[in-house]
Amino acid sequence: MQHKWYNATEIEVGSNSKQIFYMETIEVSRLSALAFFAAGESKYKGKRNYWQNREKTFTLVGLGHAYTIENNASDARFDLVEHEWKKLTSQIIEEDQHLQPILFGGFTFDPQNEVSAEWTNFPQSYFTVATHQLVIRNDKAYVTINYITDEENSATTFEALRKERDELIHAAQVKEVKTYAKPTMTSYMEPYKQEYLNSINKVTSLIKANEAQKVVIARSLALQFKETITSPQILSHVVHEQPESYLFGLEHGDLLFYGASPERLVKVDNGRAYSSCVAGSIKRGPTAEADEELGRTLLSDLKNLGEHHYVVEMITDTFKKNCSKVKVPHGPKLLKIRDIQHLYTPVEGQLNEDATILQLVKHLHPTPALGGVPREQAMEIIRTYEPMNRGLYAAPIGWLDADGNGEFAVAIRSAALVQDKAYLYAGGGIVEDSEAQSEYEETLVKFRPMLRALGGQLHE
Ligand SMILES: C=C(O[C@H]1C=CC=C(C(=O)O)[C@@H]1O)C(=O)O
Ligand SMILES: [Mg+2]
Repeated sequence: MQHKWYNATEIEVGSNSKQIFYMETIEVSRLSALAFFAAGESKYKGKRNYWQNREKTFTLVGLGHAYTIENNASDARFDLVEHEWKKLTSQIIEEDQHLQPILFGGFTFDPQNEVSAEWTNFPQSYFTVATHQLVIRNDKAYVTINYITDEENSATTFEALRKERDELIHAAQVKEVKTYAKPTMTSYMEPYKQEYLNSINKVTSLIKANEAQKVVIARSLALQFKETITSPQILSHVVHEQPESYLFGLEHGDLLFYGASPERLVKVDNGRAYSSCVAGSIKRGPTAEADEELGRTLLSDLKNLGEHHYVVEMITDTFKKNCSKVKVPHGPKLLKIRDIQHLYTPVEGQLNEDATILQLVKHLHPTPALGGVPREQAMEIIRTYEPMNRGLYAAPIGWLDADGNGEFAVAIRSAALVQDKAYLYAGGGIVEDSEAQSEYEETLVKFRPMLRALGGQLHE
């Protein structure tokens, strides 16, 4: 017998409008999350999302938008999202933990950046509850319909959504399980390459003059393809090629933002909070021995230890303000992923009564692994010397539920896909003794995962 949970609650949305929040969850036999995402291609393209944690113990796919929380506020955006989410979820009578709407989305890197380009029209906070929500947790798969309406004939519409759900599951189990070809690239551009190299020299001199201690400077690649690339096509390659990272995809109209990040911003699980300091990098070696040697070099390299130290200091401070019993190991370990090794220090603590995951996101973002030290000076330097808009690159992306649990990654090793064009982003932490050429080479290594997924040449 198929397990099924159902709930309908009258709620108030916005000011005074009475609506009904219908929810139904069924347990399904385990299916490919990617195939479920692909099954939404004709009906829900532009309104889908994909998420997997690093351990692959939690997968979330959303098709369609049952509820959207977005705003263009600057500093207030975190509080606004939190307030609206709390208002919505506090009204739902939770009959069972299987009836849990999940909010998925992200906050842009810097609401004060005014360069538009590929990020035109993208809200500074963009979160949605999916109409069809797939959750795979502890080897069990659940599909939830979320439907909020004030329609008279809502029962008929809900019945139609049930049919649609069954078709989506069927398609995911049977039709959409396929392999995708790599796209054909027709041009590879490094916009503002010289400006980027100059900016590293400029920023190191600003640091020497004590204007800041550390600033993360990024750049982009602009790629053109022969044909339009679909979201399932690119995600399938990323998912298969970068299994050791957070995997994410978020559609907004014509744009798909996707990536494979090694870096957790924050996770909250039952009142316990976790973050990770990931900063300081070196390439992988061609042999196990060479790789180990590079790892040892990284662990004792003063420039990289410097980059790392600022991050540990800031995340630890933020945790001490929001948590008790904060635990931080003494020195960094190595975090090895396919193309690169990083210095890595995990931080954890017991969340204070009044602290929440979104409050932690607000205080942590941007950590010095993405912004710099001091934060405001670094942000001003980034606005002045980076001729692009990061959009969601290096920004918090993730999910939360009504109980306060959730997880956000830092959206690095990422790209924006707009039909037949892709924009890849990568940066690095600039400190006093950074050198332009080696920072440039570090970004080439960091571009690799997204470039490989797109079938690109690894220009080196
Ligand atoms: C900003 C990026 O990486 C950050 C995370 C890990 C290591 C970093 C570094 O060594 O510079 C960066 O701080 C990026 O990948 O675009
Ligand atoms: Mg670096």
